[in-house]
Amino acid sequence: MLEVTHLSRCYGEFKAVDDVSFTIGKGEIVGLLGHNGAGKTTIMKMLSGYLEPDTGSVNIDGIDMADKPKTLQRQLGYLPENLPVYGEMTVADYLDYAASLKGLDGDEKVAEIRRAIKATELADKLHARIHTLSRGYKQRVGVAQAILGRPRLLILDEPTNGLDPTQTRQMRALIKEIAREATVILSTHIMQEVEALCDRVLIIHRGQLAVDERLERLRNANRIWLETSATDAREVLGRLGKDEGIESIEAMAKVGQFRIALTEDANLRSTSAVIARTLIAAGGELYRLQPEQQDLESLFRQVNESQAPAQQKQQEALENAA
Ligand SMILES: Nc1ncnc2c1ncn2[C@@H]1O[C@H](COP(=O)(O)OP(=O)(O)OP(=O)(O)O)[C@@H](O)[C@H]1O
Repeated sequence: MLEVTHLSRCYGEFKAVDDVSFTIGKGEIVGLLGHNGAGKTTIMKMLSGYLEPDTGSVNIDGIDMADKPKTLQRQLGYLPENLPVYGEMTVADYLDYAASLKGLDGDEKVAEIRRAIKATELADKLHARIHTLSRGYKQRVGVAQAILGRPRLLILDEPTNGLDPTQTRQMRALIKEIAREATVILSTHIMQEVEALCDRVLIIHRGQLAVDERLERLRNANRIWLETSATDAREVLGRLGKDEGIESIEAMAKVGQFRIALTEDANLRSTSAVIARTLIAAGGELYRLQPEQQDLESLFRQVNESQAPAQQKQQEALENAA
């Protein structure tokens, strides 16, 4: 459905997006997570065709954004970070205008506007001017224009930004509803948002794609932490492999500590049992054998603690020069 290949974009000397590639299948809800300034908005602007990449390509259902931007823009819905700026327009006029921009007309246009109003529960506000609306309602107007024309791909930049908890809940329910028919990519820095909504997370760190992981896989324990007297445990356990559910064994800095990565289809109990049996048979003592679950928050912390010195230095130099 969406194929992003080696996407890069600079602002002046600063590389805001650096060689990002990923694909998103039909019907997925994917969260783009990253700290402030990580490059999420820049990526979304390129996905929606509003910003040209310096290098790389965005391809939707086999069509390249660089070749047919207008055709693709009509098939996608985009909620930009900054909401519609036509504050003097009424909600009804604005949606009519947005529908025309998407190439809708006649009965189809009327039906689509009605559908978007219903989905976003905007009927009470149709004749209100947009600048008089609360943040939550403005956000709904933004989503309403994004879903006009039943886009197959919906790009939402921080859809719950500034919403109160009730509005946030409603917005998340709306996104789930929309995702029944469309592929959704949304950016946020709220981890609970990704956990509540998404099938998959992409973590962007200083312009680069640092993690591409399914949430389901994160929820499953996929590693075992081992502490043993057998300092040669890697060799002892080296006989075991994928058949026993072991992907790799990493020795930690402290002697006798190991981290064992499991295969995707490993059975935690039987793999743990075989590790314990093998070590004890080799004369080792077992001090700790513990499943390790990686939650999104710790993964995010790990990514942000890791260094990307070249880009950090580049940003610092640019900030100092400014
Ligand atoms: N028009 C611009 N000119 C110069 N630099 C820019 C411009 N837009 C963004 N940047 C810089 O590019 C980097 C990435 O910005 P971007 O808005 O894509 O990040 P983000 O992940 O969406 O951040 P946030 O979570 O704060 O919205 C930042 O360092 C930002 O300062």
